Amino acid sequence: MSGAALAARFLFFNFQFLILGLTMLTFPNAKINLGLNITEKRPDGYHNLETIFYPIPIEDALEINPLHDGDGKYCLHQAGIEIAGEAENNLVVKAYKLLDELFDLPPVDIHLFKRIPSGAGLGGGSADAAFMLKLLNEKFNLGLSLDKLEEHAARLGADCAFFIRNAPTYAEGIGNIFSPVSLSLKGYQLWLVKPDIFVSTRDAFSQIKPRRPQRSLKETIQLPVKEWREYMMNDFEESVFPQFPAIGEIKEEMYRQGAVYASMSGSGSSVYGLFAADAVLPDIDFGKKAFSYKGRLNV
Ligand SMILES: C[C@@](CO)(OP(=O)(O)O)[C@H](O)COP(=O)(O)OP(=O)(O)OC[C@H]1O[C@@H](n2ccc(N)nc2=O)[C@H](O)[C@@H]1O
Ligand SMILES: Nc1ncnc2c1ncn2[C@@H]1O[C@H](COP(=O)(O)OP(=O)(O)O)[C@@H](O)[C@H]1O
Repeated sequence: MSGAALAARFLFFNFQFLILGLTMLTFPNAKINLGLNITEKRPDGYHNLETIFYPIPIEDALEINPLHDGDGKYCLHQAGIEIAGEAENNLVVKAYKLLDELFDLPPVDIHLFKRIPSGAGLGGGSADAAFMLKLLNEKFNLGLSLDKLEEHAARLGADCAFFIRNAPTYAEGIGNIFSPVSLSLKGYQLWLVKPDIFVSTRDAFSQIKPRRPQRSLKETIQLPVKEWREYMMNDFEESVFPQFPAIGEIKEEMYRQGAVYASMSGSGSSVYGLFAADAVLPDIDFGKKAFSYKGRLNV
């Protein structure tokens, strides 16, 4: 069965339950990084950085239902893109366990349909975890504020807390200290390609020579989008592109096709281009196993 057919079946299944009011369904979305400056290495081995997280409409589907069978506290069913590893290592389960320790939650049946590619710099796992916290908070009336949800999310991953408010955000520290940014790319077309290449975030960091940019990203982002190409960098590109030339070639292709701005997201391997609202995007084959998305930004 194709991915689209599987998704349709999955959603129809949920729709039936939604009508009956028995289930709770949510759609965790991905993010891209607009600029990424790695500014210094810290004594604990991590790196301080600055970046802007921006929500994009590539989504997973996540639902929870009451669990009646068996004596466990959760059961995880997965469909769509496969995620390696045991259920207990899945970030949605980690999110459930975190709140279960505090609130002794009822048992839940979890369905996760993955569309966001992993190891892509799109934060898909973190999005699932943050949306799970929000879903549990709502379903079981836990009364957690957004600040409190962010605090819990931060324990599950550096960028996880971003997905609680899920609005354009300037991040610094190790990527966990947030402030809002006034920025809207609504109407721009987004073309995102993730080639079949895995980039290890740890290795990517180990090859970076940290440096402070001449101008903070907070200022650069206020320039017109057409000027970003000259002033806004993702520092990982310098080490990742020579190692995986195919990733750099996707970025070049985006510019050849008329992108106003193009960049790798996070530590890769996905690359996105922002295109004018009326641009015509061609069909280009980036390899049989490449993931490709074309759509419009809605925030
Ligand atoms: C760099 C970003 C920017 O968005 O990359 P993407 O994950 O989006 O690609 C993220 O902050 C990544 O955060 P995350 O993916 O949670 O990284 P982690 O799993 O916590 O860290 C993986 C490894 O990267 C290194 N690491 C991570 C974050 C950081 N600020 N400094 C580091 O040096 C550490 O060696 C760590 O062991
Ligand atoms: N629900 C999940 N979705 C995706 N990845 C998950 C999930 N739970 C755990 N992981 C693990 O988290 C790692 C990072 O995935 P992800 O956040 O999607 O990528 P990235 O860090 O490139 O944005 C993966 O290697 C995967 O094994």
